[in-house]
Amino acid sequence: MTFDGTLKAMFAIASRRQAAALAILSLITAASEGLGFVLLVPIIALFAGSGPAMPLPFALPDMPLSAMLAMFVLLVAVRAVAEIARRLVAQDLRAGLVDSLRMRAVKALLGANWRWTMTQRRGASEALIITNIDRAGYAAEMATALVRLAFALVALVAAAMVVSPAAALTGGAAGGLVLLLYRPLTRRARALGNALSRTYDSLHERLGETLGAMRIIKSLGREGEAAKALSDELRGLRRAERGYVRDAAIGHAALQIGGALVAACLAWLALAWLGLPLSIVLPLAAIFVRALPLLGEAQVAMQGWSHASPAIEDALAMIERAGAAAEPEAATRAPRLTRRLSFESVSLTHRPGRTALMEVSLDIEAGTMVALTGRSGAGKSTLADLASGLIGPDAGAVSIDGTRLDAASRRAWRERVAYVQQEPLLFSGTVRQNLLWARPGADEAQVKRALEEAAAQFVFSLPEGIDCDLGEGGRALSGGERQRIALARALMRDPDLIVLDEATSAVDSESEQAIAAALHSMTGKRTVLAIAHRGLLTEIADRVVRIDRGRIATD
Ligand SMILES: Nc1ncnc2c1ncn2[C@@H]1O[C@H](COP(=O)(O)OP(=O)(O)OP(=O)(O)O)[C@@H](O)[C@H]1O
Repeated sequence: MTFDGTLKAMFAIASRRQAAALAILSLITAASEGLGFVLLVPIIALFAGSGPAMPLPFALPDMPLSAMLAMFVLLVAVRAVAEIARRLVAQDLRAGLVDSLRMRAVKALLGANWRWTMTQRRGASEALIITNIDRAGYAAEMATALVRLAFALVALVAAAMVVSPAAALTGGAAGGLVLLLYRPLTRRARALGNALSRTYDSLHERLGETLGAMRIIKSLGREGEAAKALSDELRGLRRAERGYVRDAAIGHAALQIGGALVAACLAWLALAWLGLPLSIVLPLAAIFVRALPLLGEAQVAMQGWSHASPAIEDALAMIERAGAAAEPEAATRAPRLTRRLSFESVSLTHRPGRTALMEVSLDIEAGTMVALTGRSGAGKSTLADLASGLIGPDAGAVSIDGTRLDAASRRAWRERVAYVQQEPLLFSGTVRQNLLWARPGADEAQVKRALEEAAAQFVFSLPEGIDCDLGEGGRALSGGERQRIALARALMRDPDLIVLDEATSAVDSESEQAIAAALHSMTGKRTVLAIAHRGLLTEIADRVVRIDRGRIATD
């Protein structure tokens, strides 16, 4: 995306009202300042006791000094008040942009189809949503600063034009030249900004991996290596940041030297060549002294924008990619499973050249329990994902009671499916909060019924019963207890189909028995599809289906 393109995209996301208010307030602050400088001419002329020697393009107001001074103070006050409002609007615009980008990114990720989601790197998504979008906020701040500075500089040049067109044109041209000379630096800042985005991605990825693998790291004694890997990432980050600071410092120094040169030329032009009187030279000098730091700020803002705006482009690109993979709206009515769930010659390939499922045909009677077995990589999870409507097949169809699922009905079907994975995922909070998360607004009786159905009655004897706080991720409980609460949460939706992905493979035998008994008692009421290599679930299942290299094994 080009500089203008990104700027336009940013203001397109920002509220129009805020962008217009920002422009108007920037104009007011700039114009009041410019007018203040012009007013200095008659004021200084009055002090000097004579009018300016050069004709001015405006008639000097015939006002007493007190009125002119009062007008000067009024202009400063208008500027000060407008500046307060401008800052607040700029802050709102920045916050609005960050929140809007973040929510668009989160919604786009949540709305994307599962197959696309599986191909995404978590670290990159995290880095984008947390860090890069904050950088987008900084870019917005720099852009609003650029708007303010552009207005202010134009107003100063306009004021200088009124005071002395020749000097203003020379000064303006010199200022423009200085900004032009900055272009290589802003291009470099942009490249550094892109590099910084990549570095944040990999830092997040590395950090996520390290925190998730603490147990393994400790047990293998790899703490030193894990710390070193992170430290290498940090070094890369600091290198990218340092490059930016170095360029900014060089830019600043160049501006100071360039400014001194321009000042010397202007002084020579005004005094030796044009022979301007003090009432002209002093306001011009004041304008110049004011313009120089503004140019400095413009340089910092340009560089900051170039450096941070790739974050906006990254965010917009990701939102677009996720948007292209968006699922359609769910069908208004979810299909009900009362007779059978069927796979009709279903094929699916995740990666070219490796077919996960090949023309699989299978009927699962409603109200029965089917155990899926097979070697690792055989295609069990893929079949379970198809059954739960998370993904659709490349060929063939999945149907519920004879009705084929399409993209819209698949999404609606998910409302009737509960999924329990191997590692129970509980949220911080109480048992009740965890269960209500699946079905907000459910009453106490429903919560208790789900806990009973999932053989999680042990909850009732916890110190505060269903209001017992589970701590982070339910750490206070054993794996088997956590799994039974996870099953109860799944049952809160009163599902037609329960999919268990090796849900009992890591729990103690008491919990396994309790869960198996719970599932068994659902016979006739709910359909259960359980991925299980061995153990009780395969024993109590009405039917065991073995998958072998993407096909149903016939033994
Ligand atoms: N997101 C994915 N991207 C690429 N390939 C995938 C993806 N998910 C699964 N596969 C591949 O599809 C095949 C079937 O995988 P699947 O996870 O369904 O097998 P599984 O029987 O559930 O294995 P496991 O018991 O190890 O979980 C495997 O070859 C696997 O590598």
